[in-house]
Amino acid sequence: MGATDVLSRKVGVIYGEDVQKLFKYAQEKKFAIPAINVTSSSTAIAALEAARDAKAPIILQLSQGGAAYFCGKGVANGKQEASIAGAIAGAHFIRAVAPAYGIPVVLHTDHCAKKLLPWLDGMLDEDEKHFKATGEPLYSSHMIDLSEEEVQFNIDTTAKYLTRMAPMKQWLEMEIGITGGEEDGVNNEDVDNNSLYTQPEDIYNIYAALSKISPFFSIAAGFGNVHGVYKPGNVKLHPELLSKHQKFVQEKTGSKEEKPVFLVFHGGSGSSKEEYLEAISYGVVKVNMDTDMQYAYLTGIRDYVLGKKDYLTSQVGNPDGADKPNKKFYDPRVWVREGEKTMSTRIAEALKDFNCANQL
Ligand SMILES: O=C(CO)COP(=O)(O)O
Ligand SMILES: O=C[C@H](O)COP(=O)(O)O
Ligand SMILES: [Zn+2]
Ligand SMILES: [Zn+2]
Repeated sequence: MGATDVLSRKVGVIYGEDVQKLFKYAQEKKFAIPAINVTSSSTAIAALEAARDAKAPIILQLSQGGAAYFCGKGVANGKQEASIAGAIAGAHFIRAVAPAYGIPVVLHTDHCAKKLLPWLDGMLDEDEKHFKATGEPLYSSHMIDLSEEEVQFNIDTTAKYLTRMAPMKQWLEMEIGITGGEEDGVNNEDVDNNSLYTQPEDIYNIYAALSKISPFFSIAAGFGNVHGVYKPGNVKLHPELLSKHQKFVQEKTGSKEEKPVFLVFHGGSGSSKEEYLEAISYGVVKVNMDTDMQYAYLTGIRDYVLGKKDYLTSQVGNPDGADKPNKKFYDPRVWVREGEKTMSTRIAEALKDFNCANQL
């Protein structure tokens, strides 16, 4: 028995009930799926390859900045046009290649603060077009992040978006309680400590409002988590708060489910295996990993360039001879590939840490 036994589409980008079934299965088997921030075909491939080799499902996500990068840094983005085009291009690329990796993939977008809502609107227009043409949205899921706004505005606006997405059976992740550090270029490093820890009442109010609209939603609750990697000791996680949320919702709703809420762990980089597993035991089904992957991608390229320095300073001529061509050393398929390999290795570690390896 594995995750693919509960899925109707076992390979490629999944959506709708399949996403819900995958998350439910993950809760039951106590694992979480890594959500890897991808910004290019190369980083997407690193993630797909790691998941394929580990026989695991994977979530690929594009941030607003990552989507703009996918389109090209030289494209104007004043009205989110580059982020919309990049998100569409990235989705089509991932949809096209994912089946070749033989694993189920959840295709997702990350964060989206209030000022970036035109990005989400643009993507939803495309999801609806895709749904009309094929019966499924382009993206499996999106995130909306109004965690810096008033709670009621956050809930009401999130509910409005879920209402738009529900007919496509599209998943919506929302955030309550701020993730520290930086996201979408917004610096939350000095944010008041209390806003980093979500209260159970807020979780219940969100659950009550959203579950009336659609079952396809998850909550990124703050439990001290922070984007980025900092000096050891600077981040104090309290995963036990997540267990309080589950109990509170269970009591208030009289649900038979021990873990009625699908929870998301933001700022996964730099945490310990114990912290991941504790959070997973309270119903976290998705752990976001960006910063550690950025570093891992760099290390392969860095080590290659430093190690092959004498083969990379001119097109012709290296330690093997003054007339030797260096083409096979500076071909991007050689040195970019080294970054893919080290990023893939780091993802393999995450898949193991989250107990996600060998779950298909
Ligand atoms: O939460 C994240 C993306 O939304 C990733 O956080 P890290 O960069 O800390 O891994
Ligand atoms: O929110 C955090 C993710 O790491 C995305 O970061 P980004 O906005 O730099 O792409
Ligand atoms: Zn946030
Ligand atoms: Zn995040």
